[in-house]
Amino acid sequence: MTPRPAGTGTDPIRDNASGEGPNRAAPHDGAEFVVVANRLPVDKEILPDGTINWKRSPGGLVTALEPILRANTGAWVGWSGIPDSDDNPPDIEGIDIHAVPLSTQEIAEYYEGFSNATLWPLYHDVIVKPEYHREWWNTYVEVNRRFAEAASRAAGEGAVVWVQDYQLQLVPKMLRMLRPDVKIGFFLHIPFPPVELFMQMPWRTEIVEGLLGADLIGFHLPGGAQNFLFLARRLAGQATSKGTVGVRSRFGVVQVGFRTVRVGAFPISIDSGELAAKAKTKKIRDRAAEIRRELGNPKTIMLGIDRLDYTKGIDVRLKAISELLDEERLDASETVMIQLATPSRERVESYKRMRAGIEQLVGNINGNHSHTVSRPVVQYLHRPVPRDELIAFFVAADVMLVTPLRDGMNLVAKEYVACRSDLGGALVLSEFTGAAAELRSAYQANPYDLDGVKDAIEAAVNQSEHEGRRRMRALRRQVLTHDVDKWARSFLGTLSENSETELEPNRGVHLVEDSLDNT
Ligand SMILES: Nc1ncnc2c1ncn2[C@@H]1O[C@H](COP(=O)(O)OP(=O)(O)O)[C@@H](O)[C@H]1O
Ligand SMILES: O=P(O)(O)OC[C@H]1O[C@H](O[C@H]2O[C@H](CO)[C@@H](O)[C@H](O)[C@H]2O)[C@H](O)[C@@H](O)[C@@H]1O
Repeated sequence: MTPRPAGTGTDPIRDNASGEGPNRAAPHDGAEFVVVANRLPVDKEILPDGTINWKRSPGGLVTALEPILRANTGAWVGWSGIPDSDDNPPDIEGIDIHAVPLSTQEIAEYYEGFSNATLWPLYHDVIVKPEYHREWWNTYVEVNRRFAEAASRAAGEGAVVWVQDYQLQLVPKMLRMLRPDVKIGFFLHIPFPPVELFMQMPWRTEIVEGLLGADLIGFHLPGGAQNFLFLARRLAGQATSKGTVGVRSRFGVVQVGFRTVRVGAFPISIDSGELAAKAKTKKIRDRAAEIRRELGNPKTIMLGIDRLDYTKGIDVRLKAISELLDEERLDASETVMIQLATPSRERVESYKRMRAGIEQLVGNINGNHSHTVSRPVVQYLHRPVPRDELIAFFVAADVMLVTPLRDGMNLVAKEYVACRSDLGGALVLSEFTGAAAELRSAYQANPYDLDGVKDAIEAAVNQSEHEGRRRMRALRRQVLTHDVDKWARSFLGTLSENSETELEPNRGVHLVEDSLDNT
């Protein structure tokens, strides 16, 4: 099958409008479009009577890809999130689910170990020290092989296979060896690190070569793509293009033998339209008003919503608030800070330490600044919050605090903007998120500069209505015109085009070999 750009009548990545029904048989006994991700798009739920129910998980990736998967006899390969489980989650309507089981030891070494205690900190500016263990690497290779084999079984002849994220960087090469007929895309959801940091990785060449098995490699930002091009030249010895990479344009090129691999920037987004519509409903607006009442009608509600991760800079915002209260630049009797934190990777040591630190900071602020027991300055919940409740918090919040030390994108920042059709609220945003490249009208700050963060929070709290509306209007223009559907289509469209360049490599792009002077 020759993939063509999305949106044309004969496109393998068809939308629902193409008229192809979800139950159409695949031509060669397999799916035409396969997503391979660490996690399956379903969550297991045990009902009060003990029976098991599988719920579709609410993530943006599922929402974006579901219509494409349904229209193309789609399949999803991933882990159910449960250790040692033979569970085979049922297919979602129109999507074949292929579970890759992981043993307790594999979860410890592949997921908690190599993915989240080696790659995650290395790719996030070594905020904590990455750990390099040969056993973890061996298990990462083994589990990647298992995912590649499962993808190979799921894919029909000439299928399009889209591999997701840092947990599966070896899958593109492994899958290409098993199935040279399929078209392979890879997208990295976290930052791709600066060359100097990546060079720490003992298995750096294997990772770069693993990724080069793909036909298209996507990053959130042009900088990540450029870092990768340099490494493809230096570590894998391949000729590459050298010009700057654009956003959804001016793709880089790596020549791997007769194959042309393209490298590009595709910033992910959210289902902005759906979220905006939901946030406008009476039910959500009433709940937002109720939240403010429950908090004692404070003048300013500040909000943080994150997975509990050391990259998210939850400590940064708490320290900034603490000093602003100390200096009486914020008034504790008029201010409430809500921090909602989803538990994450709780068995990884650095996550345990960080949780203890944050809970101590919350306790210190409340001990020092709360006027009454019934109204702490910081309200902290360590649990996931239902989606509608989350949206009501976004609508209620006067100032949204997004202060990561490093973040691939940060969808929370975009979700807040999508929810503010009233043009109310203000977004304080770390410069070191992928979102900062697009959300230029936020109150941006360097999270390592505490005084800068404090100034940004103070400016956001005290902004005039006119200034707030001006900024929010500009932010909304960006978020509403660049949604997750655009992200998926631009990536898959580019992947489809790629085949046409195969016999005509590089289309005039000047390729350079590695040499000491091309750094
Ligand atoms: N406490 C919470 N309860 C429910 N959903 C949450 C919570 N914290 C974060 N989320 C959701 O998880 C997603 C986080 O995405 P993002 O900001 O890109 O960071 P990451 O993927 O690194 O966790 C968002 O859709 C956000 O709404
Ligand atoms: O699967 P977990 O270990 O529980 O972690 C959750 C996900 O976290 C990461 O999210 C990243 O992707 C977002 C969307 O592209 C992006 O906005 C954010 O900046 C990233 O941190 C991770 O990349 C996913 O694989 C995890 O599933």
